[in-house]
Amino acid sequence: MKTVKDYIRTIADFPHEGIMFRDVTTLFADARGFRMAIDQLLHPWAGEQIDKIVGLEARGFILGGAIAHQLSKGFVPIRKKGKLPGQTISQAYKLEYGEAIMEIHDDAIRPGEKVLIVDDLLATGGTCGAAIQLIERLGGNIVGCSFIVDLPELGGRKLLEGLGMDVNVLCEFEGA
Ligand SMILES: O=P(O)(O)OC[C@H]1O[C@H](OP(=O)(O)OP(=O)(O)O)[C@H](O)[C@@H]1O
Ligand SMILES: Nc1ncnc2[nH]cnc12
Repeated sequence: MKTVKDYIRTIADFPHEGIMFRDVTTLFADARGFRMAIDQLLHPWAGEQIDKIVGLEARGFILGGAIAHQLSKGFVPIRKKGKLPGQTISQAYKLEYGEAIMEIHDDAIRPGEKVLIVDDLLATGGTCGAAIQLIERLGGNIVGCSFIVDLPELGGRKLLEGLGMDVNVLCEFEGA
């Protein structure tokens, strides 16, 4: 039987030479693969209270929307700077070279709400680390972070677990 990992395509040298890009569009395009991924992203939290699903731009929106629908809960986007129309709070985080900024609407999560974070891929953990700070600044309680792919050599999982997060990954790939 095919696993989630079997549906993911690898494209060499995208977007830069030397990067093995883990392309989840082939997983999303397969009805069975997509459903399997959504079910497995949620599995550790079956039966737990979750109030909001937070998805990280961009592929986390696709996953977060499907999960929010499955749970009949609200979906909240965390976006790159300048994309959200309302009042936002911002959080800078480190990239390989330089810095980027993620934002969330300041009324998107109420204090005490239980939040699940979802994204397609965990690399350095910088993006999710910024999301954690934004959600906690709004008073949200993070129940966990769920990803399709982990790149263990980049250390994101260790970083998030060091922050006390429960981390669920569906598969791992070697290299960056
Ligand atoms: O753990 P990190 O090192 O922070 O990397 C993980 C992030 O990188 C990718 O998104 P990317 O920043 O390429 O943006 P995109 O989804 O908008 O293309 C991926 O979808 C994660 O969101
Ligand atoms: N190898 C990779 N494939 C897809 N997205 C990524 N984001 C960071 N590294 C990546």
